[in-house]
Amino acid sequence: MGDGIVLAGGRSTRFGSEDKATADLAGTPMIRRVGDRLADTTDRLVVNCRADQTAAIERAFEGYPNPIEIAEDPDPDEGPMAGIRTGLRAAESEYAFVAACDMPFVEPELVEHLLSRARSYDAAVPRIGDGWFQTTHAAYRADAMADACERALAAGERKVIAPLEHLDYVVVDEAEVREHAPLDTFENLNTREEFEEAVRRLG
Ligand SMILES: Nc1nc2c(ncn2[C@@H]2O[C@H](COP(=O)(O)OP(=O)(O)OP(=O)(O)O)[C@@H](O)[C@H]2O)c(=O)[nH]1
Repeated sequence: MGDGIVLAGGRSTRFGSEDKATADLAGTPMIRRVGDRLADTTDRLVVNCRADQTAAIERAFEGYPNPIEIAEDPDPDEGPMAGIRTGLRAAESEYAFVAACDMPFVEPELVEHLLSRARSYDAAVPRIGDGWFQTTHAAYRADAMADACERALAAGERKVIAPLEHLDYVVVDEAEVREHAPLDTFENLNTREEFEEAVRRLG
């Protein structure tokens, strides 16, 4: 177990004027779905967002079973790496699982696996085939990754892969992922069309 960190500080420009984090996805705010998927495999939740999102996010988490902390970005719009840094700084456990707020199919069994897989490293990061490193669906040693993000941000880096260069991380490949989760665990919803398609599957 460890803290769950949910990133929600983006502007959801592809979604439209509404904040996708708290947008209704088949009757439940999307971010609450992500939180609910993490509830049994993490013992505390940190939600990273901008100050103007806090009230709506608090409403979305009313009645959540675990302790929850909202960690606001000191400066908004610095990108997901800044959000990971802010979220991990608020973690109380040594290792934490980071998820984007737009991954409503995140698979608890894989979360648990990544948290245990990270134990002898600084991070466990999934990668499907030779695709992107799934840095917003990964487990990190909180202090090490927060420090690495800090350094990368100071160096002007924006890509979340940059801080990994300074960490001892293990790549969790597709075969290993498939032992624990279907690949929609990584699916992130960016547009209204993707939302509607997800509603059909959830319904
Ligand atoms: N703290 C913080 N988080 C961010 C920022 N930009 C994106 N994120 C988060 O990173 C994750 C992935 O971002 P995207 O899927 O691109 O989301 P987005 O930036 O809100 O969406 P678009 O504007 O449509 O690209 C989401 O959980 C976002 O909330 C940012 O500037 N600050």
